[in-house]
Amino acid sequence: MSIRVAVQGALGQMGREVIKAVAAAPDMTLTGGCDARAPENTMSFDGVELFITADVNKCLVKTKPDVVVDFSLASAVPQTAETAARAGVSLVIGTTGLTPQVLARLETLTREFNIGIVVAPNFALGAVLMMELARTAAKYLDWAEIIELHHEKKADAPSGTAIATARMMQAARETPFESPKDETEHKSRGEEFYGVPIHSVRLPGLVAHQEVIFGTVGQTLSIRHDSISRDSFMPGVLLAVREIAKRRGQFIFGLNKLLGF
Ligand SMILES: NC(=O)C1=CN([C@@H]2O[C@H](COP(=O)(O)OP(=O)(O)OC[C@H]3O[C@@H](n4cnc5c(N)ncnc54)[C@H](OP(=O)(O)O)[C@@H]3O)[C@@H](O)[C@H]2O)C=CC1
Ligand SMILES: O=C(O)C1=N[C@H](C(=O)O)C[C@H](O)C1
Repeated sequence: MSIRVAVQGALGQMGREVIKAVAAAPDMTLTGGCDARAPENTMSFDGVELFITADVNKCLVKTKPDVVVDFSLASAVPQTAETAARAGVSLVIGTTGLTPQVLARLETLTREFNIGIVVAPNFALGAVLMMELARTAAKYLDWAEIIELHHEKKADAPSGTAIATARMMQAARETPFESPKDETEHKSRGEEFYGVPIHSVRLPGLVAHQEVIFGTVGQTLSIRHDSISRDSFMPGVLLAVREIAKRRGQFIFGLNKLLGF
């Protein structure tokens, strides 16, 4: 049976890419789109005709999806998730910048309303591998910093991927990472998350990139991933849709869990 999918953030950079990917997936039916400033209308997305509205509830009632894919803004996620949950609709959430409180509420919603939710800070396979490799290296190398580089329109800093990477790296260790002892006057050393300094670069020309640099005596190890276009995220998004459609009651954080890492 075809999985019915609606897209929240449909007019955004990721939303438009998801619309193309879902429309081309043989086992999915694209039902509708929502976006903050959408005119209530049928719109054409690269030849795909789609009902779109600013009202999430209207989108769900009118188009009856099984799954909502959300790439919008962190502040919009709670309302979308509550509305979807009450309608019994599962969610795939790629939006970053979610607080621990919002994540905890999302987990509760899965049990309260028997829906499935996947939240993944990065849907690109290479990025998931970069994070896993950084997790492994973190067990052996005591110094590390992260540089994440994104397009200039990105709303949040640091990226969700960088924060999740730092958390995975620290969780793999028994001791905190080392850091310089004599830095009494620094003004530009990034911001520490889980003991790992993160440096955020924002420039036109970039899409989504991250380098994790480890250091120890006489050597460094750099693990780098580059998304050079947004179609890099689509196989992961489609995998998440397929999986969550059959996993009611489950909350899954990270694409790594669906890839069996
Ligand atoms: N997990 C992953 O693999 C990836 C995650 N992301 C994340 O996805 C999110 C979106 O990224 P991107 O597409 O580049 O951003 P865009 O700004 O291009 O798109 C976001 C869209 O959501 C809309 N929006 C804003 N507020 C609301 C609201 N309250 N209700 C409904 N829609 C709203 C925006 O409208 P308007 O422009 O009018 O504000 C815009 O059309 C970000 O959090 C980003 O970090 C991005 C890439 C990959
Ligand atoms: O905003 C983006 O573009 C991206 N956001 C995600 C993040 O914050 O990690 C994933 C990817 O880096 C692209």
